[in-house]
Amino acid sequence: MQELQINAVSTELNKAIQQKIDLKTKPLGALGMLEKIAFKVCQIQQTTTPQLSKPAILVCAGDHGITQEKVSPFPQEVTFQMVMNFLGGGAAINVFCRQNNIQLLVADTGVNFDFEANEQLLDLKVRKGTRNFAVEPAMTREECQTAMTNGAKVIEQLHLEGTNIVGFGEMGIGNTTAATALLCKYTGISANEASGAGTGLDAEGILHKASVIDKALQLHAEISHPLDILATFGGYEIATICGAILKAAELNMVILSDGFIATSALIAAHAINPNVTDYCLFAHESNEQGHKLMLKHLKAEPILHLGLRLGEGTGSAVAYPLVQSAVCFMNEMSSFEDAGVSNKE
Ligand SMILES: O=C(O)c1ccc[n+]([C@@H]2O[C@H](COP(=O)([O-])O)[C@@H](O)[C@H]2O)c1
Ligand SMILES: Cc1cc2nc[nH]c2cc1C
Repeated sequence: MQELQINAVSTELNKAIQQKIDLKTKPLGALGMLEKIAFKVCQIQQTTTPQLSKPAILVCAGDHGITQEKVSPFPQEVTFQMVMNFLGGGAAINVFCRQNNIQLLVADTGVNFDFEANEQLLDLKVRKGTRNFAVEPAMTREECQTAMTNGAKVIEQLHLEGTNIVGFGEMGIGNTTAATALLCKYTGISANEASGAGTGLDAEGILHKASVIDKALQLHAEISHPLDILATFGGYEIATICGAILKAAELNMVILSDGFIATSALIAAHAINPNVTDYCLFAHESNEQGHKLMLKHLKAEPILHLGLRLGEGTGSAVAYPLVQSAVCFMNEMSSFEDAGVSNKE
């Protein structure tokens, strides 16, 4: 992937943005989190009159060699079966995108299945699944960079078409194990602390998953470059999302960060360029054990606490109307002066 120019967002308008929020007809801070969202969107767009245009969610699917270690209760074929479900319009993400008029893009980034050509499916396949990172690196550095570039290209196209807010979803049996290993390696948190149920492991299953991750961390202990960490423990869908996030930040788009796996891609992006989180809203806090730790690492405040643990970008899709509400109040709500309402003395 080419060198990126991701600037920290300018603080030049901060005062004007906050003043506009504070002069709306409400007690100071009374719109709570909506005020923080409005502030962030204004800051990203460098305006006091923010606009949301052509929202899109990119769902990336990929398979994982680590499933050979029995770290997921579901079989690998669920990945391609769920891609077919996305294409058929019947998955949760389809429903929420339709509900909220969000464009949904579905990409095969590395599914272990030969799909028939379908114009609804972006073919970004790098390989039919990663290698088993308990034995060897999941991806080569080149494969990882190819996936990142693929993600960046999708974002460039969306930006050309006028999208200025984007969310990311994923589908990949086994990918909570990859995301957990990334969390551990990038932050130093232990596998025991970071490992959770994924799609529904019991307590014994979680202990086994943690021990697989722990051994893999020891096997690859010498890896330290952020890109090598992503290649070693990540997945094609995670690398594609990581490249897409970096490009979206470069293009000053609002990024809706999602659940556990999508946030692992953000943690990788943040390790590559820490300015990237300046462009992020955090849609929700997932029920997956380690997500809280990820959000803490990124100093992030999630919009929703719904107990979701599905992935697919569902948190971003359901949080989007709240971002709309934030932008609407900023543009449409009267100030004390406009409405002739007395402000506090
Ligand atoms: O987004 C989340 O927070 C989340 C938490 C747990 C599981 N998932 C989804 O579950 C799948 C991976 O779970 P697993 O148990 O196979 O590692 C994958 O398709 C994810 O989209 C997603
Ligand atoms: C059925 C199913 C749907 C999913 N969507 C995202 N991850 C998933 C995992 C499973 C198992």
